[in-house]
Amino acid sequence: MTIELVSKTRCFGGLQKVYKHESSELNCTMKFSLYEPEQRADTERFHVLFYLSGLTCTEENFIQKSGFQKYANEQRLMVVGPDTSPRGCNIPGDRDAYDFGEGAGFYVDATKEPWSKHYRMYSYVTKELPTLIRQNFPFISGKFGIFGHSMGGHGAISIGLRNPNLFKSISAFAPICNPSNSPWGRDKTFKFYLGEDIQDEWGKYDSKELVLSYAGPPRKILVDQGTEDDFLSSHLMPETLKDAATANSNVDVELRMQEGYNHSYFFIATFIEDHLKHHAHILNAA
Ligand SMILES: N[C@@H](CCC(=O)N[C@@H](CSC=O)C(=O)NCC(=O)O)C(=O)O
Repeated sequence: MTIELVSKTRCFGGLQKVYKHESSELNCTMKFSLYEPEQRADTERFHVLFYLSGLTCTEENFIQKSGFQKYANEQRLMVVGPDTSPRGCNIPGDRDAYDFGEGAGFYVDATKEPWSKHYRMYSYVTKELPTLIRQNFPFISGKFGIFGHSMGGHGAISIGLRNPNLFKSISAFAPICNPSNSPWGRDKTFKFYLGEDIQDEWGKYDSKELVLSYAGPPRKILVDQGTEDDFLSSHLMPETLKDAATANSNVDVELRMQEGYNHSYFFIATFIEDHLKHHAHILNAA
């Protein structure tokens, strides 16, 4: 797989890079960001953490607004941030709303036309991107970590739980915990990308349902949620995730309700250090 460097900027000792490549899963050109900590020895290799962004984001929002680079360098973590959907595919309706189509891939593999040829973010994040990172970067062989915000928090929890052999650590900021019952999933992305087969198709991507049914090795998921988040009760519903974890001793959800914080990157920047430490702790454990 060929990747092309788009930009390279020194930041907290390491390098914040952006790459582009032709994606075979998504059938379009995709960009992703990659932060490489300062190399302290020629042979140094790093654990890799995937960050999945929310609705309307590209690969740029997180690298410009969260301030994660300082902590990634301290924790010796390489951090990869894909774009949130295929781009430039010119599917009718893919640019009409902030929460559907471009910028709203929702980390699923669409099964319905006209979306199914391009909207395959689940396979992009679980197959194509890990392969590309393994082939091109100084990665410590083993498992990845995964985290994200809002739509990306839903992606991180659902992908992390479904792929325990690929992703060892999981955390989220303000995740959409029960997308089958959130307007963003129920009335838009799940409905049109996946169709009406709610039982079989929607459940595969619903974090609350996946926590309930999870039967793999024990997981500890860190979740931060602002109390002043406008989407909290209508779209995010973190209590559903907590209740599901109470019913399954294999999944420990540490839900931290953060007083006065909203849904923005100011909230993410405030707690980003804790998330990188959470991942470094789990990825470095034997
Ligand atoms: N109505 C807003 C909604 C967009 C929004 O809040 N996007 C969030 C993620 S929401 C869930 O996935 C985001 O991360 N925005 C990017 C940012 O840099 O803040 C709108 O104005 O579009």
